[in-house]
Amino acid sequence: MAIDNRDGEAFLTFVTDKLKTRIAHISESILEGQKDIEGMHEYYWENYTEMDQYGYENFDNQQALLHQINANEQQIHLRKRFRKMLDSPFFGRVDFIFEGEYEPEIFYIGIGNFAEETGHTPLIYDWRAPVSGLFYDYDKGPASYEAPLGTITGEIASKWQYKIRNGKMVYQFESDVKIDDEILMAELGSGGSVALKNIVRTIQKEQNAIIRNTKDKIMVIQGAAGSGKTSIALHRIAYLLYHDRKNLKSSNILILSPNSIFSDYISHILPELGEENIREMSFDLFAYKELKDTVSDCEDRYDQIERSLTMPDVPSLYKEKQSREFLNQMEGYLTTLEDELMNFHDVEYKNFTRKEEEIIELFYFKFQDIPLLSRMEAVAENFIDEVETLRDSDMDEEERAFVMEKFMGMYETRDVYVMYSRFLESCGYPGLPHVQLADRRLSYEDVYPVLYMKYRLFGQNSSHNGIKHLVVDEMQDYSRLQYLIIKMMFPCRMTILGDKAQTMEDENQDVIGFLPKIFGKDIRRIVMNKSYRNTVEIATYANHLAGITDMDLFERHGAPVEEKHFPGKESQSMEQALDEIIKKLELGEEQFETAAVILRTEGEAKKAAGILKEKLAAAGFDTENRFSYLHRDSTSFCKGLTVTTFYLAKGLEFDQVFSLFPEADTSALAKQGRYIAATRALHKLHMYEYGN
Ligand SMILES: Nc1ncnc2c1ncn2[C@@H]1O[C@H](COP(=O)(O)OP(=O)(O)OP(=O)(O)O)[C@@H](O)[C@H]1O
Repeated sequence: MAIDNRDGEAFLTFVTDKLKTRIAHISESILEGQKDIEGMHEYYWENYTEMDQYGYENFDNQQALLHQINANEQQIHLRKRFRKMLDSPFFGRVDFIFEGEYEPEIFYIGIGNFAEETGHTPLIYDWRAPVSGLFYDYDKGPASYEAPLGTITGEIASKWQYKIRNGKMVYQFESDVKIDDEILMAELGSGGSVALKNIVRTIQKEQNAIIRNTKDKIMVIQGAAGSGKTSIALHRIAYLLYHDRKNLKSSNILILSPNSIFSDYISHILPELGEENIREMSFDLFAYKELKDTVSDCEDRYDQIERSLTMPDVPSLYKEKQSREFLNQMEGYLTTLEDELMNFHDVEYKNFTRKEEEIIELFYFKFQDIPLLSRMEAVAENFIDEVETLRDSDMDEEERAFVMEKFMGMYETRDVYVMYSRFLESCGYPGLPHVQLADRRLSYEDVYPVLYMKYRLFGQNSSHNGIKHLVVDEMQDYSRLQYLIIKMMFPCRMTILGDKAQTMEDENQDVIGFLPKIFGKDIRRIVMNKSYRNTVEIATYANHLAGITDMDLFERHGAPVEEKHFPGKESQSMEQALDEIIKKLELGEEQFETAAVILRTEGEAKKAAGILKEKLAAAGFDTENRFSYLHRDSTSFCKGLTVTTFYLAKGLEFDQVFSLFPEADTSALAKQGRYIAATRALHKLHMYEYGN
């Protein structure tokens, strides 16, 4: 049947039909595959006693089985994508006249490629396909895109946008400007969900340039609050996975994210785009895992923040211990260890001897590039090799361990905890408690210096070699020291993003300024000043709080920000504020999907959550399913009302936000907290203060 693919509605019917047919074929083939797999299993169990003694037949059988299982899994994956596409097969279209031609060729764009059969010309193109770049980057008129064979030029005759839901056309229109602002307005104006949304329909040109950048090894993006950094990072991962399928698998990517709630918040996007989810971890958790053989517990960032907020007068060594000077002192100390740590002596094993002078020669010259605490292993290996050659037989495990131990005994200690403690004392700081591994707990200020010392002494842990792309979100929350560690551990491509205005320190940290000094010329810096999340009223208010003047706002208007002060004793005034919040909460039907009460500290958030839960339950609110108190160990949250601290709300967004801070706290950190809270609001913001 010929199809007029200029008519979006007719094309939808046509392509839906084709999708259904293809899904039916795939289902048949999956069933057949399953039967084959069962057959192979049965054959094996019936015949395995008679299989040839060398196991060849068994091996062939296993290989065939694995092959069939893989093939089936791929088919299941494909079917899942096509089923998803049935709901909304495409969202855009470009009519492109190739240079030298007269008639336009029509390209429909969706979340994945779709053809009637594998290998046929696609009916729908994946948003990441080269030709789809036209849709995001150009208006009507001359345009070009990069294809594997080079640059393709021509002219865009027209561009269309579609909204299809449940397989039905909701609207379609021709747009001659880039991604039409009206659609973007509709997307941004809609109620928030508990998860970050995919933005494939409305990626903006400057965002597209970041998503499709494959040239730069390290991209650093300074983006204003709500400019789409996190969204872009995830779409970029999807793009890279699509374009480098052979070399890059989802298991090769790691996201360093602020916490596990954030991981949950963004976990829907990649599967929605037909990709597998990827590993995410907070840097604190990563450090804790890396230091497991050195200490039994580490404080995390939140302990540090809580301390700064609740005990502002207690002096902290955090900054000092992350400073360049401290690190230089440590480097100096590491140099002295080269001598001080070593007690060289002859090593004898059976009739073989390695003289002290030879060991010294190997240690300081031949193997000098190996980190100090791994170096003696190389010296020992060198000896073991020689012994094995001379006696013409390999050592067994026990012998090797015995010899190795003799060499390792030349270190006075290999315990990084002990060395770090001595280093602290050598600089005039109090040392760490002399306790067994099970009782060792590091303060936050010491966690990264110890980790740094460990890497400098032992070298990089090879288990991270599989990571080919690292994403660092909320880059402003990492210190220079943490970046030095990241550089040592991950010599791979990176996407680093954040916002200096959302620093969780008492002063803004300009990461984008110092990163080039760490990573060198491989870095490309991009600044995004356009914000999409908040209404103009909210963004203007928040910018005023933080003294930001250079932000470009997407013109979407809403209610003015409500400011209110509840004076009085702390507990009483907080309760009054909470009563007001319950009154103003717009979480009924036809109202908002999500709201948040954002507080300053863990203690305040917990207290407010307790009161709110009780009062809301008494008022008949479904607190079982529509209320969450987010704390540092939470891993997910639900639609409805969320109560949490500003530092856990980072990166998230809610339709309606109530910021509730004690008026008395005018510290720089609390100011940052209010700014972070304010920028979480999509549609309505209430800035409440309580106490005197
Ligand atoms: N091109 C776009 N189309 C539709 N929505 C967009 C677009 N860009 C950003 N948004 C929306 O703007 C909001 C903010 O995006 P995102 O959370 O990625 O920003 P961010 O820069 O990481 O924010 P923050 O640093 O404040 O946490 C999200 O709701 C996102 O869906």
